[in-house]
Amino acid sequence: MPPYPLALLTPEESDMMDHAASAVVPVAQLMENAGWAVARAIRKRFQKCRVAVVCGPGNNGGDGYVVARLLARWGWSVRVVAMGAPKEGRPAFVAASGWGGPVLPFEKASLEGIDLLVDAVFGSGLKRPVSDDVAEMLAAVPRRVAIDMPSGVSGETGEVLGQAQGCALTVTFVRPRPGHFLEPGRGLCGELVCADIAMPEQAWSGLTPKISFNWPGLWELPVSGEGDYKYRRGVVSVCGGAVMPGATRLAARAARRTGAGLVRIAARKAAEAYRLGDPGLIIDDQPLGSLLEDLRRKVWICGPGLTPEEVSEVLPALLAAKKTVLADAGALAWGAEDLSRLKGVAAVTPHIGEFKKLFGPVTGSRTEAALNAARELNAVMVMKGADTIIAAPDGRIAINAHATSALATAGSGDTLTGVIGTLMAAGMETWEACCAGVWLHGEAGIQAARDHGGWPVAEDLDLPLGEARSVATELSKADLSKNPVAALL
Ligand SMILES: NC(=O)C1=CN([C@@H]2O[C@H](COP(=O)(O)OP(=O)(O)OC[C@H]3O[C@@H](n4cnc5c(N)ncnc54)[C@H](OP(=O)(O)O)[C@@H]3O)[C@@H](O)[C@H]2O)[C@@H](O)CC1
Ligand SMILES: Nc1ncnc2c1ncn2[C@@H]1O[C@H](COP(=O)(O)OP(=O)(O)O)[C@@H](O)[C@H]1O
Ligand SMILES: [K+]
Repeated sequence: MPPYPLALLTPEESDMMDHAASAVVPVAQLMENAGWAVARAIRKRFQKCRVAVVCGPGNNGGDGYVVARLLARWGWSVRVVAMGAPKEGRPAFVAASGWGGPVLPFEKASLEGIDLLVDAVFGSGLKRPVSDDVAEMLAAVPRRVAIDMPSGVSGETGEVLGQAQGCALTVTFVRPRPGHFLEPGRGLCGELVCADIAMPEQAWSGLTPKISFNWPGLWELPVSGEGDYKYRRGVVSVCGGAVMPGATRLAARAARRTGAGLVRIAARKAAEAYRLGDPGLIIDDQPLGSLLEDLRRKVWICGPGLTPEEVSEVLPALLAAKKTVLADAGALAWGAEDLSRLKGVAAVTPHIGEFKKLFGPVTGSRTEAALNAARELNAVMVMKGADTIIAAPDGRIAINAHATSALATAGSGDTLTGVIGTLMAAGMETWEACCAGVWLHGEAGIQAARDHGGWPVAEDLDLPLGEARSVATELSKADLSKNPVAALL
């Protein structure tokens, strides 16, 4: 098994790796391997055509010279457009010396008649904004392939620094960067290929990647066995309010479909509103205090369908009783007035709007913001969005890309809390339960979209959850040893 098969390397980690690797294998050799991987990926996807490789001054440009040489050798019409020559003695200089074809100046006229542009200007380690002339050059040819990262996208954060042009294909190396999966970077990469460039094992020594790709194998779901009984599968309790019972019911439904042994809604005065619902749901109308005495009812979902006022009536009691609380929606609105109200919850699931109300504006890296917030609250943070980030106070971070925009429908977040709550109740460690829950929710969304013409509603999301769970269990047995994340893309 290669090291850290699901790692997403930050540019800093990638630099450390290159440095360690250079003691064993020349960077020029890795550059050669990288160029081969890109050229092969292009040959596999595009018809032979007129190509311009736009090369920057660093190693990204160096990879570009290798690509130019190989495509030309295979009979493609290739020119290099160079933004300054690589410095003598650098690996890119060696690669550039191997290119005997035309090198044109860095101006738009050099791109006339070109069908495909290879963007080898800057890689994923970009730290400062790219200038307009670079952006204009790249925009001049509509069909583009990026080496490592579309120039202008930060590999660390997925942000656009200055300007960036979307590509049809991005070929990166060893492991992807967070920016390949964080918006807007993700949307600019097009198809993503992660190529094996024979990075030596020694390059990993001393490295503990901070960020992971959320995928089965990062966590494992509890398997049900012959000896299962409902209390072993776990009890999920959901706080129910009087104003929006639908949201609470969606969370409860999702919990049942994900495999909770027993799901109960603590409805208090609103019990009648819930009794007409699913017959397998248990509705409690007793005062909360008596329900909290039941030690089998450890995990509580608090927030979906609750007004902040209703939350104020139940959350303090849950925390005082030392219950494991998953806080969402109304609980976050109540917590936004005073963050200390949420101290003691196990996990929170804000979308970016809720996140900002709780922790203030997000500037720069969202993974860092999520981690800092997790530490401030001492709870697992699920920062929801098209790219959901799951951060634990101990520093673990995962980025989820297994989802669909079909999930952008009201009530979809309530479903997610039911899924996560079930995995927590089944005994999974909190961060792993959150990662697994987000993945299952994404898989259910993908399946529901397929079953409902691309437009499922929240009520359609719970039905595929059982199947999603089976898919995850199968995938976690898969062999990640060959070109890990690459195999999943
Ligand atoms: N392990 C792997 O994955 C391997 C990766 N490989 C490849 O290496 C690439 C990374 O190479 P890299 O470190 O040389 O960085 P890269 O982006 O080419 O350019 C840096 C140069 O650009 C300049 N510059 C920067 N920003 C700028 C701006 N906004 N505007 C203007 N200039 C700017 C910067 O100037 P400076 O900041 O020093 O002043 C410096 O001169 C990586 O993407 C991959 O393709 C393989 O070859 C081998 C194995
Ligand atoms: N474009 C998208 N791509 C993937 N997932 C999405 C997208 N938009 C929303 N989601 C997911 O859908 C869910 C929406 O949750 P939320 O905003 O809380 O909705 P609600 O409060 O209406 O239930 C989150 O899990 C989020 O990650
Ligand atoms: K690039």
